[in-house]
Amino acid sequence: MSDNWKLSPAEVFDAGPVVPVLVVNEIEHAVPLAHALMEGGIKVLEVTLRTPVALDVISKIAKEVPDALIGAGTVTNAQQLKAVTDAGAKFAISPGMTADLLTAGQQGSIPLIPGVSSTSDLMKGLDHGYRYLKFFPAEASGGVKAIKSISGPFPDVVFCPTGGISTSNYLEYLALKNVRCVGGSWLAPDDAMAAGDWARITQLAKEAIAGTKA
Ligand SMILES: O=C(O)C(=O)C[C@H](O)[C@H](O)COP(=O)(O)O
Repeated sequence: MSDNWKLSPAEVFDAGPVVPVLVVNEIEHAVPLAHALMEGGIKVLEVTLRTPVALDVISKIAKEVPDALIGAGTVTNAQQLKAVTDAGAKFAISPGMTADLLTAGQQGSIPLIPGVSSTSDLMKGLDHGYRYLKFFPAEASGGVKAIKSISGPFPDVVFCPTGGISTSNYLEYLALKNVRCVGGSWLAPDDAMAAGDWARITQLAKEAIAGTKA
């Protein structure tokens, strides 16, 4: 990790076992969505840069829901890292890594969680000081078995897997010693978002958290 970071990536990973990967199309959804997830016991949120309003959503949640740990997802280059930092994101997650992004992350002020799906990328991340990584796309890249195997040669690397994770398999990932949290879009499905069905999102969050405690 970098000395410039205000928060450690460990603090992000420890903020909750499930990280909702959010695709927000309407700025008006930002605050009710954050409240719905928090009411369900989830305070760490990843708003992906997949929609035109994503930066505004991040900045609105940062200002109006200060208890949420708001982060940005789909951060794929240095310009985006700067933009999400300026918008108020407390951390940034990428589906992958480039040398440029890794360097920008070290120089930036918020923790960057780069994504890997191979041991070669993992080693590039380690060379730059990144030990907290996203494993993406988790299911398509070997899932639980792959992450378990990686813990052999790389026992100090900690993962947040995402991609293909759902209620049916998230606990298997969380049972791995090198997995601290898992991410997924299942916590805020597109249809519930479009309908503004915040009660359903609260319920999904509650169920996910309850599962981790059972
Ligand atoms: O947008 C990003 O930053 C990503 O890296 C990908 C997301 O984490 C996955 O797309 C979530 O996967 P699902 O839960 O299967 O929908």
